[in-house]
Amino acid sequence: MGCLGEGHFNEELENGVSIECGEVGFQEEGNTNTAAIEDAVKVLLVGLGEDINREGIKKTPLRVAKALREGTRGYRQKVKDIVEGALFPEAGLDNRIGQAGGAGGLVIVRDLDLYTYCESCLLPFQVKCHVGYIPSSQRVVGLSKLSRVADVFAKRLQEPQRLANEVCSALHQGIQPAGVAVILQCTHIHFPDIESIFLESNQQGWVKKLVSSGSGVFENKNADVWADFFCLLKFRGIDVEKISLRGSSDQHWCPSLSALSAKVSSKIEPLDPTMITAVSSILNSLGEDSLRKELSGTPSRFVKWLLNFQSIDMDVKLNSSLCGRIDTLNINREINFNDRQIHSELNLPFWSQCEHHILPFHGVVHIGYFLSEGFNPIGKSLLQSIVHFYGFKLQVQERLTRQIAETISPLLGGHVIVVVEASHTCMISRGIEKYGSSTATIAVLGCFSTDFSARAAFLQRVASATSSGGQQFLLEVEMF
Ligand SMILES: Nc1nc2c(ncn2[C@@H]2O[C@H](COP(=O)(O)OP(=O)(O)OP(=O)(O)O)[C@@H](O)[C@H]2O)c(=O)[nH]1
Ligand SMILES: [Zn+2]
Repeated sequence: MGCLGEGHFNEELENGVSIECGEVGFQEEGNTNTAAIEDAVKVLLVGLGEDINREGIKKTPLRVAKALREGTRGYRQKVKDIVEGALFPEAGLDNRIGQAGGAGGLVIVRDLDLYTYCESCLLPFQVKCHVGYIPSSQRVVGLSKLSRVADVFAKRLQEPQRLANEVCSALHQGIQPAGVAVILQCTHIHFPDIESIFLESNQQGWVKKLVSSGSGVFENKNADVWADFFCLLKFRGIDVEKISLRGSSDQHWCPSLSALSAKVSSKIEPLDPTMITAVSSILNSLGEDSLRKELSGTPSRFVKWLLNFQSIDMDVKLNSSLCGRIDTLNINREINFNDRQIHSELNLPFWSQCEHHILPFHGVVHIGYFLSEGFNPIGKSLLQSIVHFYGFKLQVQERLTRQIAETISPLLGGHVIVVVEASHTCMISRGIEKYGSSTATIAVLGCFSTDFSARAAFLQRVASATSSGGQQFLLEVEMF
C-alpha cells in the first residue's frame, strides 16, 4: 500500500517522534498553513452569524487551526523512522517444535485509544485499536511503536477500513513479521435531526463500526491465528468473533452520508459558497487534496453540520412555545414548602458546539423544581425544546446550564435545579486527550441554592436513575 515513509511534509513532529528534516522553511510553511486555517475559520464564524471579536470566540480561529494541525500531524510523520530504531533481537525456540518469542509468538497490544478525523464530515471519531503481530527473524519491535504507528494514520482524515489497512500495511513493511492483524472499534457521533428533534428526543447514540485488516499469516481470514487473537481480546471482555473479517459492506459509516441526514440537511440549503470555499481551503492547508474523490462533498457536509448551530428557526419556535406558556401562568407566587415534592425531568438529550474549538459537546440535562402554588408543571416536550434551543449554539457548558435554569425558573416560581452532563470532544479528541472524561455542571435557583437537603434529594434521584456511581463511592469511603 506504500504507507511506509509516506508523508506529505517532513517538518518537525509535534510528538517528537522523528525529525526528518530540520529546514527552517517547514516551520514557516506550518505557520502559513495555520494562518490560512485561521482566516478560513473566521469566514465560518461570520457565516454562522457570530461576532468574531466576541470575548469567548476571539481566540477560536487560532485554537481550531492548532487543533486541526495537531489532529492531522500524521501527514507529516514517517513510519520508517518510528519503527526502524526499535527493532530488537529476541530469541525464538531452540530446537523445539513450536512458536515463541522472536520467532512466531503472537504479541498483541489491546485497547489503544485513538482519535481521527472523519474524511466525510470533518468531525473526530473515536477508535479503540487492537494490534497484533507474529514476530519472525528473531526480532521484536518496541511495544509503544505499535501505538505510535497506529497514531500516525489516525492523525489524518480517515475512514475506518482505510485506517485499518494503512496501519496493518505500514507495520508489516516496517517490522517484516510473519503477519500483522489490526482490529478497530470505531465510534462516530450521531448527527442530530434538527427538524424532528423537537418532536422526538430519541436522537442519542453513536454509529459504531468494527473493521479488521490482516497481512501475512493473518491474510487468511479463517486462519487459526485469528482465533488466538480473538481469545486474547476476550480476556479484556472484547468479543469481536462475530465481525465480518471480509470487511463491513455498510454503505454509510458516517451519519453525514445517511439518507436521513441528507433529507434534513436539504432543509437548510442553500449553503453559503464562501463557507464551503473556506472549508476546502482548510483541507488544502492541512496537506490534503480537497479534490480527492472521498473529500469532494466534505466541505458542504461540514458546513451543513455547522449550520445546525445557527439556530435561527428555533428562536421562533421557542418564543411561541414560551409565550403560550407564560400567558396561562401566574408568576411570582410562593412555593408551598409543606409539600416538598420535587418535580423532575431527567436525561433530556442535548447537542451543542464548543465555542472554543468548534467541536461538539453533547449529553443530557436533568431538571428538578419545586412547583410554586398556582403554577403548573412544565411538560417534557417544552423542557426539551428549551434544552435544544440553548444547545444548538456555539456554547460553553456553564452558560448552557445557566440559560436553561434562568428560562424555566419564571415559568415555575423560581425554585429550580439544572444539571448538565456532557462529553466534550475537545477534551477527548485533542489537546489533553482525556478519554472517557465527562463534565457535569449545576445551576441552582431559589430555595435549591440554600436548601442543601433539597439539592441532595434531587441529585440522589438523578444518581439512582442514571448509574450506580453513588453506591461505588460510598463503598470506597467505607474502606478508609
Ligand atoms: N469552562 C469551559 N471551558 C471549556 C468548555 N469547552 C471547552 N473549554 C475549555 O476552553 C479552554 C480553552 O483554552 P485555551 O488555552 O485558550 O485553548 P487550548 O490551547 O486549545 O486549550 P487545551 O484544550 O488545554 O489544549 C480549554 O481549557 C477547554 O477545555 C466549556 O464548556 N466550559
Ligand atoms: Zn463523519
